[in-house]
Amino acid sequence: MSSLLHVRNLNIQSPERLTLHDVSFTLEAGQILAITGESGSGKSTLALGVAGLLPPGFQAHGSIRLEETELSTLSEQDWCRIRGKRLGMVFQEPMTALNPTRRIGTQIGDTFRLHTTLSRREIDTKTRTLMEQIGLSEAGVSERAYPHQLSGGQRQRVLLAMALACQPEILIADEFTTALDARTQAAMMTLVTHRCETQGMAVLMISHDLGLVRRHADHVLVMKDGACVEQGTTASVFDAPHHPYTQALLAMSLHGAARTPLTPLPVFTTPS
Ligand SMILES: Nc1ncnc2c1ncn2[C@@H]1O[C@H](COP(=O)(O)OP(=O)(O)OP(=O)(O)O)[C@@H](O)[C@H]1O
Repeated sequence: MSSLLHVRNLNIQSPERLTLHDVSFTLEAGQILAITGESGSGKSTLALGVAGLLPPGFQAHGSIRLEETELSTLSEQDWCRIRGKRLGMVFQEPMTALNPTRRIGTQIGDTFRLHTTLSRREIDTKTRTLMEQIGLSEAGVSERAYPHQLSGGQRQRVLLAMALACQPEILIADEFTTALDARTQAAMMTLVTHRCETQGMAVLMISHDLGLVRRHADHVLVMKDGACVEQGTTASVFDAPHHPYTQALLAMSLHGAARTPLTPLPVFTTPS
């Protein structure tokens, strides 16, 4: 396997405080790396930092390298060539991410128009294929539909289609299946894992759903208070967690599965 993404000593400063502390990890081709941790631990900030989409007033320091390209110093113009083409992204908010005034087929096609020199006919064919792959054709959804005519899960599938359109080397997926029913979630994960296996796409999967993480991730990085407390293969982190915070997180998840009341996570200090 070849290394695709190297994140080294990434620190992110929000207007108020240091939100991400010294996070480092590597993502290999074909690998699914899950970033997990409780709400507010900095998972989305990490995803936005890697995608160069931090909110105004946030500043990132450290190195984010996509193969030989250092992303942290890219101009916005260069970023636009990478996002959508080499780096696909799908986030949690399907309604705000789609343009409500444009048909979904047009919006999927826009990704090809922006990043490829395909003809109109080729774009139409590829859009139809993607609609089939994400299960929207089967569900009777037309390419001519507008976002408001789709369910939340269907809109999320459109976003996944747009993220996968140009066969990105890396998919950043932030809680993208969280609001979906189990069947739709499984269908979307099947599509993603198929791309990993057949095309070597790597995935940075942000999720607090430990069941999903265990089923699909190869590696796991556990975050607490903006820092990584533990990372390793999924088997090692789940079967023999080292950090007390990971142990507590996993124990809580098991309690959740047993439908017993949750107790608050104990406070752990982050190792310096
Ligand atoms: N736009 C913002 N302005 C200021 N602070 C922010 C902003 N977005 C996030 N934060 C802060 O950064 C910290 C990390 O938030 P982040 O959204 O990355 O956590 P998370 O682990 O993704 O949480 P969740 O699972 O709830 O989405 C939190 O303390 C949050 O309040």
